[in-house]
Amino acid sequence: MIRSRAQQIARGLCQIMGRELLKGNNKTIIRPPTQTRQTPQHPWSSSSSVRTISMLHWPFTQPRDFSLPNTSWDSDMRQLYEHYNSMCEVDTEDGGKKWGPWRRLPSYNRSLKYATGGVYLSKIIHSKARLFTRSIKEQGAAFEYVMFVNKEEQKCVCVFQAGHLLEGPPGMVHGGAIATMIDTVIGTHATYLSGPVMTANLNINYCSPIPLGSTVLLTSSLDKEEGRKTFLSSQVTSTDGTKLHTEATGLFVSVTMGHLVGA
Ligand SMILES: CCCCCCCCCCCCCC(=O)SCCNC(=O)CCNC(=O)[C@H](O)C(C)(C)COP(=O)(O)OP(=O)(O)OC[C@H]1O[C@@H](n2cnc3c(N)ncnc32)[C@H](O)[C@@H]1OP(=O)(O)O
Repeated sequence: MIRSRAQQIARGLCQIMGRELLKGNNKTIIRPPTQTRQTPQHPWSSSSSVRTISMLHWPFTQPRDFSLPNTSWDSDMRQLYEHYNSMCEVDTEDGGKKWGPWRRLPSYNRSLKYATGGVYLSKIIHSKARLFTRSIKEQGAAFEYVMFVNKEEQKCVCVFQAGHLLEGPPGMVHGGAIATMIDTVIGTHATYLSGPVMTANLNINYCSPIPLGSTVLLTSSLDKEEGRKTFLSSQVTSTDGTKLHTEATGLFVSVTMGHLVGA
């Protein structure tokens, strides 16, 4: 394949900067890293601030986005990732690309660090703290997951592969690990909808065990909003949706940033 000099330079730059090259019919579009581009707009972490921070520090601190595919993902996980990811960006009639109904949510091991002013805050508030679900280094060993949100439908889905370190009953996933994932998914969804929140109440019914190592689908839907309170419900099912593993409801209360960081 023969490429023009400009295309070669653009591709080289993209490789160096970790950017992606998107080809339209007649044009080449260089876009920022997926993880920064798809960060949702909410009061304490705008996509531009994440981008500014990462670019300011580039190439020394490129945040690792844990929700991108890795070699530990099984075929179910990859297929569902591709399914939702393909709806994040859709083709236009003139051969270009535009946003689709879904957004992939990036996932860092310390979100605080990548929020506005977060680099400083993350140094003074428990600098060694890491997001529980993203603190195990071995890929595939514990929580492998990726979340997508649909603003229009007020829905969130999470594709979750439960690694061997999450065992509860022999060969099954620990109920606390399932609760952790439900809290993470509906908590992130509530944050996306309402800004900073804390879990006030979580009710869970465990209907059928989840085999260790399997991939499941978590969904979160907004039930209602009442002042500072956001009510959501969640289901954990097999990837084809035929088997219900878990169902839950949660109440999230909006808090100030001060409340969150203990100020
Ligand atoms: C895109 C997003 C990226 C995000 C990255 C993040 C990823 C991580 C995601 C991980 C996510 C993990 C997330 C986590 O794990 S959060 C960690 C676990 N949660 C906590 O530790 C919360 C502890 N509790 C508190 O801090 C306070 O109690 C809160 C803040 C919740 C409320 O105290 P506050 O003093 O502020 O408010 P209030 O008491 O006036 O109550 C206000 C209203 O709420 C009603 N109420 C309160 N409690 C309950 C209850 N139990 N059942 C029913 N109703 C309840 C109450 O009646 C009142 O209603 P109304 O009278 O107004 O009608």
